[in-house]
Amino acid sequence: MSSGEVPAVRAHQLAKRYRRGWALRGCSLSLPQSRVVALVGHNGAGKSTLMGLIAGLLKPTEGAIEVFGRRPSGTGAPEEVAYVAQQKPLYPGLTVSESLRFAARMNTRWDQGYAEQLIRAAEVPFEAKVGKLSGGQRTRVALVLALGKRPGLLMLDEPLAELDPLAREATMRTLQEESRLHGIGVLLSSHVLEELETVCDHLVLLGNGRVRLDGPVADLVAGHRVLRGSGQPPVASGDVVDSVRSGQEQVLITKRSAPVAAPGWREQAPRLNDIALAYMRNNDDAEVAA
Ligand SMILES: Nc1ncnc2c1ncn2[C@@H]1O[C@H](COP(=O)(O)OP(=O)(O)OP(=O)(O)O)[C@@H](O)[C@H]1O
Repeated sequence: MSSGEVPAVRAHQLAKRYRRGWALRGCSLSLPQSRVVALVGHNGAGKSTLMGLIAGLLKPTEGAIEVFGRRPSGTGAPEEVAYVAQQKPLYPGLTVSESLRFAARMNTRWDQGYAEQLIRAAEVPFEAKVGKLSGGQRTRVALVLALGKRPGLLMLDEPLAELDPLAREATMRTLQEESRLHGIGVLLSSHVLEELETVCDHLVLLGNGRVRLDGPVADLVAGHRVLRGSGQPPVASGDVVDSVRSGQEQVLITKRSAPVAAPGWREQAPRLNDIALAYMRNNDDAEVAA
């Protein structure tokens, strides 16, 4: 993020409590504009709650949140934010064409030509009733309705779950191109970590309602190492994020950028997947920022 640029999202000590308890606590983060941000964490970690707060559909119990420098109203998404929730908000009785026309009436930023182009690319029939489409086709339509708004920030809550592998690849490519060509920010929650790795510039990892990791992917990868070996680990225990056995060896994910070069231990750069899994397995309350 260039200095002086307003972040797409800035949260300070954000917290949300439902009747049964806290879903988010002490959540402070800053998401850059025009980047693809992965939002990951175990089931119930608070991802959908964070998206609901950003979209202005939920009100914070504590703390503050700003989206493009303004507080969400609490009555609906700001115009520059498009949000595709897990339960895709579509009208089953409308055809695909009618859904596009309805979206055009509701959004001043709507781009009909672009929306039609995306529907054709997804090979979804314009005259089909939305309620008769397959789950994956409905996902494609929901994505088009969001992208057609030409949003500044597009939030997608587990958009890949119902898509076949080809549709997943096409969707990820569209999101990446949108971000690169039109400067839109994308916040994408998913449990499919391998797929996020190829498209995301920035990672936010939630655990038990807290921010465990928040930073550019390149910094997170550069700030961790994978060590494989046996015997006494050659790093301070406080630097070990996670340790698992693999056959005769121990595999450590460590918070280190410098090489260790210890006899009996090999090391390699981690993949984003390794880092995210390590923090998810070792789910204590400490907050770590890149
Ligand atoms: N409307 C609600 N009322 C009460 N509790 C809720 C509500 N929505 C979420 N919660 C609780 O808040 C916590 C966080 O839920 P949230 O849906 O934000 O997690 P998530 O990370 O999106 O999970 P998943 O990966 O399973 O979709 C969970 O304990 C959940 O049970």
